[in-house]
Amino acid sequence: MGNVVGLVGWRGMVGSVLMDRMQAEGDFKLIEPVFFSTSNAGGTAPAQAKNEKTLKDARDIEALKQCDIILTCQGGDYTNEIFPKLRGAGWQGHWIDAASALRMKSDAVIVLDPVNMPVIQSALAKGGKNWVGGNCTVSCMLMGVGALFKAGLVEWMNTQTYQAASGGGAQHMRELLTQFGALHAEVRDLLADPKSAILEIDRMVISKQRSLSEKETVHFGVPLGGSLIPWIDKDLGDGYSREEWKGMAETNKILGQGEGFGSPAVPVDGFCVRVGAMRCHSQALTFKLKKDVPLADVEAMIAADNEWVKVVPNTREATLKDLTPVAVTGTLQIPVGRIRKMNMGPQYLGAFTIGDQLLWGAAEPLRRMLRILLEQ
Ligand SMILES: NC(=O)C1=CN([C@@H]2O[C@H](COP(=O)(O)OP(=O)(O)OC[C@H]3O[C@@H](n4cnc5c(N)ncnc54)[C@H](OP(=O)(O)O)[C@@H]3O)[C@@H](O)[C@H]2O)C=CC1
Ligand SMILES: N[C@@H](CC(=O)OP(=O)(O)O)C(=O)O
Repeated sequence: MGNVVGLVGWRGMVGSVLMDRMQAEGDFKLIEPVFFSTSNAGGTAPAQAKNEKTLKDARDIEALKQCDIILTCQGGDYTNEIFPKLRGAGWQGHWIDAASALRMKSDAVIVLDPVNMPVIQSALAKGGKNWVGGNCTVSCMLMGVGALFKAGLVEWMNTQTYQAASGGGAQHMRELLTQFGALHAEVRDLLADPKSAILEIDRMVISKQRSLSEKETVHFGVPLGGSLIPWIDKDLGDGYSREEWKGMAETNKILGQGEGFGSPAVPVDGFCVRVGAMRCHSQALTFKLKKDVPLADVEAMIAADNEWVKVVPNTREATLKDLTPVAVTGTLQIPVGRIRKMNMGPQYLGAFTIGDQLLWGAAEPLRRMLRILLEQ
């Protein structure tokens, strides 16, 4: 396997996190990087460039064809436009992609190697060449509680998500902060006076939220600062959002079960909610297990699954310290806490987990897939 790696989308939010991780792990020492751009072909490539110091046009099929591997964080529109042309032009290289466009194609594997290395290996052995990162919420969830699925213990899982603004992209993070700023500015004087009436502050805040301009809500459509939005991604027209649909479809595909794998899918369902967190997706999980497993065994299985998962004791103190987006942002740790049996019966298990969706939810599985290919 050659080591010429075309990097597309490297300056976006996911791409920048990926570049940092590749730098930290020494990946650039192993590859001959070629940097592409959709907007600045001919410009100067970033410092990691070796022989090729200028940016190539990310729509130039002949230039892309020179790469052994292409790693893109550019987005689904780019994938839909370029990938079929490139394959149509006879390119046989490996395509690694952050976007959802190709995820459910039968010849694409959703990569999350600490969870599904056997699925990746089996596809590699069969000549697989299309590798796609999973939905951020699904990947972070499986990094946390994948052990229960791998052990065949899960009859079904319900998930209620609390997804950060960053899942929508850089502009969404900016919009959230701008909204918080506008709300604070509205009541700054009253806040500074400890004797002011809280209901007056509340009235002014809701009035401001309801009158935010179109410009201040252009990305989320409605205020998110001081509110929440129980809908993420497209409306599928059957009562589900596309983000909710991904929960069951992608979880099972990652695990190599369900449609196309000749084994039953595990039902996964729930609601996906955008909250005013900056970064990190959180989720409350309810499992029906196939049998009553002692809590200590459940915790031990989860803790032993991979080196990043961390069981947080189900106490107030530990939860406040380790189980918040603020604690997890920028780290590869996947804390799983609030683990307890539920009132519905001994087979019902509750848990709460958080992951940095730009790391395990996006960049890290792609970076690791690149290493798997290079080390073949
Ligand atoms: N955000 C997330 O949490 C997750 C995102 N993904 C997927 O990753 C893909 C990329 O997402 P994301 O990184 O959020 O997208 P961004 O919008 O941050 O970046 C995408 C591209 O926009 C172009 N761009 C235009 N203006 C700027 C600017 N000012 N700064 C940086 N880039 C700019 C760049 O292309 P160019 O250099 O060619 O101009 C860049 O590669 C999407 O398909 C998304 O679905 C997957 C999992 C999680
Ligand atoms: N949809 C996710 C982010 C994302 O990009 O997901 P996907 O890779 O499945 O399109 C969110 O908004 O939080």
